[in-house]
Amino acid sequence: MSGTGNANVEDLPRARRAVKAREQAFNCTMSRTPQTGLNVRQTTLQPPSRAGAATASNGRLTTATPPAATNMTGAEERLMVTVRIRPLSDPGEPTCLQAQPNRSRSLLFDDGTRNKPKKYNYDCVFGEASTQEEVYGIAVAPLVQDVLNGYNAAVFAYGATGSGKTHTMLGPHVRPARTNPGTAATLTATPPTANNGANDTPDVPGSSPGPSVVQSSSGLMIRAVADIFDYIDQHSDGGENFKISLSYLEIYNELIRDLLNPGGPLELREDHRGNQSVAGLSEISTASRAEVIQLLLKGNKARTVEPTAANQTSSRSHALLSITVQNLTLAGTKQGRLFMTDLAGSERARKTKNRGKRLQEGAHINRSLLALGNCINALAGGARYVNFRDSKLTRLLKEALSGRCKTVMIAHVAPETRHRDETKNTLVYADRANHITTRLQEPTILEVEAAAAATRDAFPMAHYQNLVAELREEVSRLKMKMMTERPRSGAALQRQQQQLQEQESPTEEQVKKAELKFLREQIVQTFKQQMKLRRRLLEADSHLLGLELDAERQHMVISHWQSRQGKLYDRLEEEDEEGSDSEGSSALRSAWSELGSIEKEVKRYRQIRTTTEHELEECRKKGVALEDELPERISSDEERELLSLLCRVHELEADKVSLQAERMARQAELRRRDLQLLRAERQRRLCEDIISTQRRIIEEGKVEMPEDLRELYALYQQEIHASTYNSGMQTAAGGGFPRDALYEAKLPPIFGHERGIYSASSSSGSEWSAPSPLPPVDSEGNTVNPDRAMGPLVGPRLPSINRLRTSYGSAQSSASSDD
Ligand SMILES: Nc1ncnc2c1ncn2[C@@H]1O[C@H](COP(=O)(O)OP(=O)(O)OP(=O)(O)O)[C@@H](O)[C@H]1O
Repeated sequence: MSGTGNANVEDLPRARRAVKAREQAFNCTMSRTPQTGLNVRQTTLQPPSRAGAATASNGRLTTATPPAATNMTGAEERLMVTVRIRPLSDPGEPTCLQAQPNRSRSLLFDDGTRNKPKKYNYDCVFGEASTQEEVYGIAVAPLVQDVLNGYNAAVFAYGATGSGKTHTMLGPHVRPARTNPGTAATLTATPPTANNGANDTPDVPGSSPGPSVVQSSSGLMIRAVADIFDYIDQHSDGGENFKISLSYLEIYNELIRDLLNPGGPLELREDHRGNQSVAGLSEISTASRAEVIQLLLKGNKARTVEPTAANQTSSRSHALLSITVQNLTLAGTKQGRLFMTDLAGSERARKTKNRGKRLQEGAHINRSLLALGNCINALAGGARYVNFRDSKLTRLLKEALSGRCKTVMIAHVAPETRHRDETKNTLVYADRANHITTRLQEPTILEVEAAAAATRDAFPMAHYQNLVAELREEVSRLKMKMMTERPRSGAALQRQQQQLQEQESPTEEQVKKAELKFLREQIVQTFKQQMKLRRRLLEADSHLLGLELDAERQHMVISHWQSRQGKLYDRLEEEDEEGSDSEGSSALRSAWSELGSIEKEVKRYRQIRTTTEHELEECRKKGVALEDELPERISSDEERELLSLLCRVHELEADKVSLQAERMARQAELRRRDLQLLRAERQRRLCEDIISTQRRIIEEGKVEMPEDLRELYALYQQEIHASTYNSGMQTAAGGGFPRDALYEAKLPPIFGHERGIYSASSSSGSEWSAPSPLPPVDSEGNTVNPDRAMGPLVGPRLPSINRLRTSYGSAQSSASSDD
């Protein structure tokens, strides 16, 4: 599986040295640079890795010539982590963050359990008085310059719900307004209040980057776009030819939606090199600054926003904006990409008081953020394997986090004491992220031809998507017309007049007819009621299934998280419950409490299901009684015909519902199997790690290999042979997997060991090139004495191996007694 971060175990000391050196360099920069207070025109604070990359003045790029990119390539780069503190919503409220000068490098956090507050260090801390311009100038402007130089860069806003992420990324004047469930959000102009932009510098003529699109309160996304266009305006005459395109998507409930061309969910694909791409996502090219801003606004409008108890306009999705800049030169096309991500806020079910759909959204949001936390922890700890696969968010951010990008994280915190837990979580996350080091890749240079082809390919996709959307609109408009504007024919009018006359002096036959009509209407109504209840049942079932799967996934993510902290998978102990200071324990507490909320929701829906079933049974009985009355009331063939048609319609409706139910059950089953596979895969990897480690201990400690363990290794080796052999057969038969899938399907050698004497390929025909220290097989197929391969048998026996043998023995005997 692909996706290992650059900071692997071997690199770690080097990475740490690099971090240290970088920190020293940073301190030098800091000491040379006088603090400028709130004077944003003098924004000189630069993280060392970006010193010289761009000079941010007034929040704008002022570099006339892009700096040489060579000194950046291949260099170790620390993920830049900044923290922004949102202003107090009520100035009188107690706060858990102690005031520090704006744009300092540390903050003091009172977690409520210690005598003195804890100090956290970051690349930059933006205080409550910070402006959008400052944040842009320090955190994003240098990245924009890198993108123009052909690098990829990413900035993501992280933090709890209501901590100010959307404010930073979009700004207050483009906030989506609250929506009713199921309707699209609309953008409203939010007048600046004490809490939304009052701290920003007022607009000064000529000070805003780009004509009229950027205001003092504008968010980072608009500022970045304006800056890119400014640069292009300045450089297009000098023989450079730029092309800009953008895509904008959201991940809502683990489904990807195109925000520039909203429609059904899109598929996330991975190529054989582990690169992620979203199939069918529109990539819109434009040469106009105004058009880009319009597209951005359109995308924000389409974003899923709902009010929660914690935030009136809470973003319920993660939004990812990607701006691609291609610089077409004679040598080829230099391509840089800027990813800007506004993450949905982590939240606590108890605080947000969410239920039903909101609760499920919250669970998805928290799970993906927990998965992101797992990746950050793994990367920061220099893990060899980083699991980006737990959520779509981490798959999409893989590039940003694993080193192919210059990345800036802007962690957002709320200063109020009532948000202490969330603030602590964010600070700990950010602190971990501070340790991630990555290695930059060469700038992307595309061939001129390839770039042209990409442009050609991109066009029809967007074109057809628009066409389909327009056609759909047309069809629904026509349907509405048919229902509301169908003209009455002359014959229908005549019949209506006749009925009116007859009502004045009804005959016996007419009375019967009226009764039958009444009966029929009652049957239809009962049927409709039945269908409504059936649908409710179906929805309850579907919701229950979703919740159960959510719970299962939640268990998985928590177990992964806990295992990284060396804890057994279990609910938190009593002493962990309150006031525990262990790193990440409050994240775990909230994950567990969310799981509790999901379980409560499951109970509630089970109750709804039981009640609905009961109502359905009653309704069904009523329907049967009404239908029993029918035969004696039917007097003509015409009525019989009508009723049989009615029955047919009912049957078809019922079939439809049962088909829907069947499909739903199948989908759920597939999802469940996916989960099981994921879990099995994770267990398999763990087992392999355990085996490799034990093997290494045995070899390095020169411990005598116990007989039964040797047999187990031999079995394992055979398993490798068998899977290699089977995969080979499949390929030979022509119906097998593609080459890379085949490679993935094979079991790895027990231990990829440099000084190994035997190579798996020589002993087994396996294509593993890493030498294996396994008991080798000689040319006749007999096992060679493995002690020779492992060196002389000396040294103490490791107790852990003996324990392993004992536990294996007891497991075997209990397994055989089970048999
Ligand atoms: N730096 C700031 N200056 C002024 N007001 C701010 C600032 N940051 C946030 N706010 C205000 O705080 C409120 C919450 O901010 P916002 O909606 O951006 O939070 P969020 O983190 O995006 O929340 P969610 O995750 O729920 O979407 C808004 O009213 C916003 O205007």
